[in-house]
Amino acid sequence: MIDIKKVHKIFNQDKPNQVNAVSGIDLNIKTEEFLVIVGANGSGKTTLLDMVAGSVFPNSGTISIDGQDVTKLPDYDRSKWIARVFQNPLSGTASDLSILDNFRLASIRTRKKGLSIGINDTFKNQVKEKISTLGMGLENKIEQPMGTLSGGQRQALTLLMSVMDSCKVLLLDEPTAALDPRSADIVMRTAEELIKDYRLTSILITHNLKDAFNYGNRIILMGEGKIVKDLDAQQKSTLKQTDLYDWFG
Ligand SMILES: Nc1ncnc2c1ncn2[C@@H]1O[C@H](COP(=O)(O)OP(=O)(O)OP(=O)(O)O)[C@@H](O)[C@H]1O
Repeated sequence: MIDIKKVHKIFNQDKPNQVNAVSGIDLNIKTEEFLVIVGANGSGKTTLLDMVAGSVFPNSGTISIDGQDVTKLPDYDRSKWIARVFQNPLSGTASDLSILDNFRLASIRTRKKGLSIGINDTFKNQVKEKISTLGMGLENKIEQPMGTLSGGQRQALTLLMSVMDSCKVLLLDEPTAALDPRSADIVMRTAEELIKDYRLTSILITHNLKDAFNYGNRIILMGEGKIVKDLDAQQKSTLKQTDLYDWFG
């Protein structure tokens, strides 16, 4: 599904502050795989995700999605496949718009310009029904501006919105880092359910080793721009949470 071959990313090449952020990564992520990436600060996790998303281009190597070479395709041209949730809950939604308007925008994200989608009752009811699955009571607040909600509520809604269109890949870049434990739990459980329901191929970057242990069916450890460990579903299922702590010494 996502095929990364011999990918390198060098920032500030040939300058005194050159950084080899990703150094020759080969990674094949299968359809419906839920890959968890862990690693110390600066090990290249976000750079790798940025290259999958198309917001950063590799210096060399290739990336293909669904058999199509997307190495030089910018992020907006990959949005038909890829949805991304960031660490900052404010980055996924528009504060001044209502919940309903945010969902409307999300639903037309990958459609052609000029196609107008009205907020009719059918759409409104669909949105309410989806939101009610979060169990946060937000289905009764859909006319409220997004800016009035908590970080956890916004992040859960961002996740729901990200699967409103026909995306196949969900990228989660420390989606719970800014949240309290209870909200973080709701967001991660929501993510897992959506990944299963929509049969998404997913990548989660996290520093939370409990989440790394509980979620996903494959885990890699990155160190200095390389993959240091790679455990498949079977190996991950026999992993103990303490083993993960040992990875970080
Ligand atoms: N735009 C950039 N310009 C220069 N250097 C960068 C840039 N983006 C990342 N880097 C550097 O590349 C290296 C890898 O960074 P990256 O953000 O991918 O690591 P990470 O594993 O996601 O770290 P963290 O866990 O702290 O988020 C770091 O040394 C970082 O400083």
